[in-house]
Amino acid sequence: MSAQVHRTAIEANFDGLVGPTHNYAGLSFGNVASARNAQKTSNPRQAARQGLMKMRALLDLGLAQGVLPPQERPHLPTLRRLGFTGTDAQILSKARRAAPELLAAAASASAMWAANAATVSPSADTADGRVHFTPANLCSHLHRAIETETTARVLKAIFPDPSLFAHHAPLPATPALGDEGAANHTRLCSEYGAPGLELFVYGRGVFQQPVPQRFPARQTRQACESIARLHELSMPSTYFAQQHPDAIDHGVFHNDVIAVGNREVLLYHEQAFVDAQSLRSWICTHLQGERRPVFIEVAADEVSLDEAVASYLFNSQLVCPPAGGMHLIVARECEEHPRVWAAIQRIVADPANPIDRVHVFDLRQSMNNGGGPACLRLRVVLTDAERAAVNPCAWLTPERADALLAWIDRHYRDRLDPDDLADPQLLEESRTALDELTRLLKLGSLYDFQRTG
Ligand SMILES: N=C(N)NCCC[C@H](NC(=O)CCC(=O)O)C(=O)O
Repeated sequence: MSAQVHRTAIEANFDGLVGPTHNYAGLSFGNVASARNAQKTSNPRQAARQGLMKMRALLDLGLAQGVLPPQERPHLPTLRRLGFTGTDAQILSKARRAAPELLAAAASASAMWAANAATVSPSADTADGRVHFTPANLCSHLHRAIETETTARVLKAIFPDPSLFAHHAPLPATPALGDEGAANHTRLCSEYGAPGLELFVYGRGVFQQPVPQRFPARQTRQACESIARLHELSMPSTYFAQQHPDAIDHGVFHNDVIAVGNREVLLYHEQAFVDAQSLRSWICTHLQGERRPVFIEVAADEVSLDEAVASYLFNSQLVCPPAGGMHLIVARECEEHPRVWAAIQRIVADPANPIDRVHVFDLRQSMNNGGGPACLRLRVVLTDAERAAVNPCAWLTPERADALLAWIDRHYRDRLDPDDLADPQLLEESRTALDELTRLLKLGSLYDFQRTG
């Protein structure tokens, strides 16, 4: 790769469009928002609108913004695979009676949290000069594990050219290789297009101590190391850090709930990592290029772990709009927690870091399931040539955003209770909506229900 190509790389965000079955089923043990809001009434229309508003705002900032389609839910092939038989309506009704938790898993709109879709390594970091993708196996939860196959299909459709994009199979779906994708992966660099440092964060290793006591650690060190090998990363530029078990026990089920990196900046909580000092020294020694690393460590007495989890301060996005500066994209909950808001004001005012603006978004519907601004997006660094090779159907444009908004309003319900998941009418509505979406975004026959007739 030439230096010129490196200079022109951008970081694009691909956000998951919230699906029509967005609901609160309390499926994620260790995710305190999911548990707290279990069985409450959701508003899928508002959820999808809120996510789209964020995408639209980032587009308006001049950033490259993509959109990942929702998955087909309730997923009847999963229920059939679990032994439920009959017509679609019979399957839904039998699942509701015999195993409502399986129905809820098959109906979750969790693919919206695109940060868990895959781990992505930019071409500047990989030995073969291609962008590498490994879809996450998400094997810690059934409702998330069933996303992987379609996610892999979607990513291949969006990034099709094999001379530019390498797609790996998900890691074997077994606890020893639990992988939750980019939510546990951060890249630091001087320029997006220059070789960067890839930082993988795991919650447990097979022989690693200490481990969380209360909540599960979803990502393993072995999974991180396998992905680094698959992506042909240079080992001197790759680091594996252990997430602090106390953080996991406070509800930090992914590292992106307690740390966010962008370009040369690492914003993190004091209790994010087992050994932040070693990580910092390693970054200082290894980051190449003109920019020096900028660490913004937020102390526990400024923002506690509980406040971090309640506000999702560290699940903010850090973005570099083309007009300059670095902006922090935060959830409204940050504004509602005075100490968190004060910390943000301090960070934005501090000339020692490049963050100069904050944008607040209402993402309450997703937040109530533990998904903040950064959960909703998958970052992909792209050179000009790679960007030109992306399937145009994936890019958001102002016209497409308008069309999607109208599509949401046409098809989505404004209230949904977990009991409604067995309603055959909901299945029908979702299929009608997704069928229309594939035409609107020119996606072809993406969904199982379109393929099997
Ligand atoms: N941090 C990132 N990157 N993503 C957030 C994912 C939230 C998701 N919540 C859920 O799956 C809750 C679904 C429910 O309970 O209905 C999860 O726990 O995996």
